[in-house]
Amino acid sequence: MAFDLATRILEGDNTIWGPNSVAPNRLGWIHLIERTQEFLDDLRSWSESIDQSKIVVLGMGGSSLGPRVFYDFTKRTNSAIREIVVIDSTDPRGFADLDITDAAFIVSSKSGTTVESEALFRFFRGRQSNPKRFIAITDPGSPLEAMATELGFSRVFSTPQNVGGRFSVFSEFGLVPGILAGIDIVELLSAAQKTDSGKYVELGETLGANANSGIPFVSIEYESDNKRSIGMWTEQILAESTGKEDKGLVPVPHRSKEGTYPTSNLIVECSNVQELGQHLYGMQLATAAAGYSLGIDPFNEPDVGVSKEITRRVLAGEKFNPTLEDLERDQVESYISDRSDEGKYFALSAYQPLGFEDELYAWRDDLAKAIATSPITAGLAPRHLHSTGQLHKGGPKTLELIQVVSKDYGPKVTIPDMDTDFGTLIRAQADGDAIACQNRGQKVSRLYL
Ligand SMILES: O=P(O)(O)OC[C@H]1O[C@H](O)[C@H](O)[C@@H](O)[C@@H]1O
Repeated sequence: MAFDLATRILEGDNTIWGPNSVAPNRLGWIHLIERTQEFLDDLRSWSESIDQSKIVVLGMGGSSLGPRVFYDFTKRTNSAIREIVVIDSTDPRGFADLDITDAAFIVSSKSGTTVESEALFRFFRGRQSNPKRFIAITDPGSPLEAMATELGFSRVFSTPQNVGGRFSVFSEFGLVPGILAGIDIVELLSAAQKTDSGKYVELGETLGANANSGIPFVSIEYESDNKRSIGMWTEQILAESTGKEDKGLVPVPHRSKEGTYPTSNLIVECSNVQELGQHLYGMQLATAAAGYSLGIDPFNEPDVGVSKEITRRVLAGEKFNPTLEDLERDQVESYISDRSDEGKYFALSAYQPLGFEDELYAWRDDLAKAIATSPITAGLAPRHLHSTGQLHKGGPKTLELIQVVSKDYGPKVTIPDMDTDFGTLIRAQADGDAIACQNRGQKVSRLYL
């Protein structure tokens, strides 16, 4: 290497990713740890003033996966001090009956315009009229900030504008739910500060180089179900950052070693807060370095909006008729096995309630056991539209997307002031993503559960 990439990244050299990169306004993550030290005391005393035992986080993508990682960590280390319920779904069957008697809500959205977060806020605001039970985390000047101020939320956290969603775990987006869950923020951040940056930058360069030479798959081994959220967080930062311009890393999170296809390998430990802090910071560095090796801009997400736009048009009444191959559940294994040519990967995209997650990943594991020759990934939708959605539309044209949709999303749950209901919204999201993926040359099939 003619120059030291780690040093250049850490010094915030925004020319690394080319002249058109959005990096000049996206490198705030590099110094979030130092910034956070400044408001730690305030954050700690504020968190102690929260009386509720349940915190409901309404957010998508970067605003949901960081909180999931922190809460799962506190659960598996028996250090959780509150229950954190992250709702990053529009399937009403997963949250319509949630007990919110003793709950405070965090509406978390950098842009303050994400449809899922807004719909969820409107729904829960309809069930909890006290604005003091609501907290907002958002960029200054966002529509969410204006609304939260007007309605009198108990607190509005202002987030740094130069940090993108998937790089925001050490900003208020991760740390506010994290401290409420019981994470030792001081330990987490001081460990992150000691990350061996050279090691992770080298990892990123290797992942990029492997993809350049025809091995885009990255096996992410996370060893037990209670670490799944770390697998998902890692999947998001790699997929959404690198999956563009027909290139990219294709992360394949799973519990234990599998498959005979060629991959890069990543083992996620995160058994203690030190390893967790270093993994979270290190993977941001690795992602920035992988972007450099791949010759793409790791800080933009040019194709995420494509599905959102088609969804918006479907909801507005425009007729789209995606022609999708229909599958039955018991045909999926042979469907994949018949098509598992070298180089392809398969994604189960489940428009199912939050409670379906264990079943979905167990299903994926069974398929992966039966078919070793192709990577198989899974994600709950619409959550994954904000993590692997960019890769599915902008990355290599080797995806076979299998949508798992429901014909009936249960009793109608209307969204106040949005002129639609959750069942209609989630169906429109499935159609929007199917059409967007097809338009980008990916194969899409669908089954109904
Ligand atoms: O935080 P928000 O503005 O609501 O955005 C939520 C998510 O939206 C999009 O999908 C972006 O690609 C993600 O990076 C982001 O985390």
